[in-house]
Amino acid sequence: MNTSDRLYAVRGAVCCENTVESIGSRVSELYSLLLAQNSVSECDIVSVQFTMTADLDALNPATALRKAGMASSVPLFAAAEPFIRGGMPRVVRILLTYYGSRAGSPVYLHGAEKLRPDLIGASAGV
Ligand SMILES: C=C(O[C@@H]1C=C(C(=O)O)C=C[C@H]1O)C(=O)O
Repeated sequence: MNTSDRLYAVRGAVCCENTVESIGSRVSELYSLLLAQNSVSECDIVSVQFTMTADLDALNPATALRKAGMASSVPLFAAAEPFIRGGMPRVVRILLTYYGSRAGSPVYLHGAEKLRPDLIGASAGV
């Protein structure tokens, strides 16, 4: 971390099947890409918050990361996404808060891109 760094937050989301394998691999993929794409190191992360839709109950996303050997000293927090009629099913969402030198680029994967069509082509700040 440099002295000029400031606090940023960046979003991500991924669609999963309701299995241990699917949630495990998709959450790991999303977290890894968010870090890689935004040049964020785990030591610069303040916290990672997840929500899950109620139709995903096979694996906690925080557990998924730890099982994959990631985020071992990052504070993680998981909560239920509010149920909204007509909302996209089987989505894990991430809010990553970190210190860095620039606003992050959001990552939406495996169908979750449809949640934010306005972000296609956008590079930073959400
Ligand atoms: C559209 C999304 O789903 C919902 C809407 C959000 C928004 O409008 O910013 C953020 C989180 C979700 O509760 C998303 O995850 O991006």
